[in-house]
Amino acid sequence: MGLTIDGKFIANNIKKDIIKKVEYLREKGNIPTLAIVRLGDNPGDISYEKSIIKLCSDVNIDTKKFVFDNDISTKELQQILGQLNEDTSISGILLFRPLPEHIDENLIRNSINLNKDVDCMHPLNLEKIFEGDYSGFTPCTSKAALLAILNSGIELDGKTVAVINRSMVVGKPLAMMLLSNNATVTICHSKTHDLRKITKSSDIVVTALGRAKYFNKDYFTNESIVIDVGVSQDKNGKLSGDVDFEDVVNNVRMITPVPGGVGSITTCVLLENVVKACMKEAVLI
Ligand SMILES: Nc1nc(=O)c2c([nH]1)NC[C@@H]1CN(c3ccc(C(=O)N[C@@H](CCC(=O)O)C(=O)O)cc3)C=[N+]21
Repeated sequence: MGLTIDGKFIANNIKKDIIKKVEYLREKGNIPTLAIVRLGDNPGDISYEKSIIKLCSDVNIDTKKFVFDNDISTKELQQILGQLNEDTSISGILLFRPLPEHIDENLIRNSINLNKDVDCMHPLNLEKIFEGDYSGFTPCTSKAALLAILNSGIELDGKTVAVINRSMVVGKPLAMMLLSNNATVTICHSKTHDLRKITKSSDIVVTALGRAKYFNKDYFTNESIVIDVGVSQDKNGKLSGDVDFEDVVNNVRMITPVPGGVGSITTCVLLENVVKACMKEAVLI
């Protein structure tokens, strides 16, 4: 019987710490505030947004939400980010990704104020992660996947990890963070040959494919540790991960569920970053 890694439990521990810090900040007259910028109505974004707003209200962080059509231009989006950068009432900015195809992602990534970059999208902030310097902001989803592994009770040192995602939002930063923790990492993607051979021979598999229930038990062994970062809708419109949980749970060593797994931790990591941004702004750290 496989063990379920309880993301909510891990998230709750982080949450307690956030609550204390927010109280401290508010006592000193600082109001941690997150600006959320969403383009269109992607289900993954909406699911994340719901979790963020709920958690912010639980921990007493303010939110300001900005929603635009998918066809907004790069220039308009840059102007909006420019205003949020200037707005001293805003501690951190989260822009949901991936962005629509026509947007110049590189220009946008460079437009965010380095000190408000709570999802670590600016190349200069991201570079620190690649250097192994974790003193700044951390990419939330990658950090959450790492925390799920570190809290599962297994020793990461020397383990083999297959990361199924090569994006700058999840896969690449995660691979660097795993390396810093002495794991041996294989990054897999759509052109990878014989993915099953790789997943079956890895101690840990982290997947962020975005295809509901894509992986069944044939991809794993009884010893596998499966971290499911996928968030999509199954054919019934229900939130689902990349892994067919029911099929897999009793045939692996450990697995994170969706919902209640990595997603809940991601939201906490984001708010940790908002608190950090607010502390820095108030020169309290
Ligand atoms: N710049 C950027 N950074 C991201 O990290 C990012 C993004 N854009 N775009 C969308 C995806 C998706 N994502 C989720 C995070 C948490 C939950 C989450 O908390 N889900 C709850 C369930 C919520 C529900 O029931 O709807 C859970 O898994 O328990 C979901 C989705 C972050 N992403």
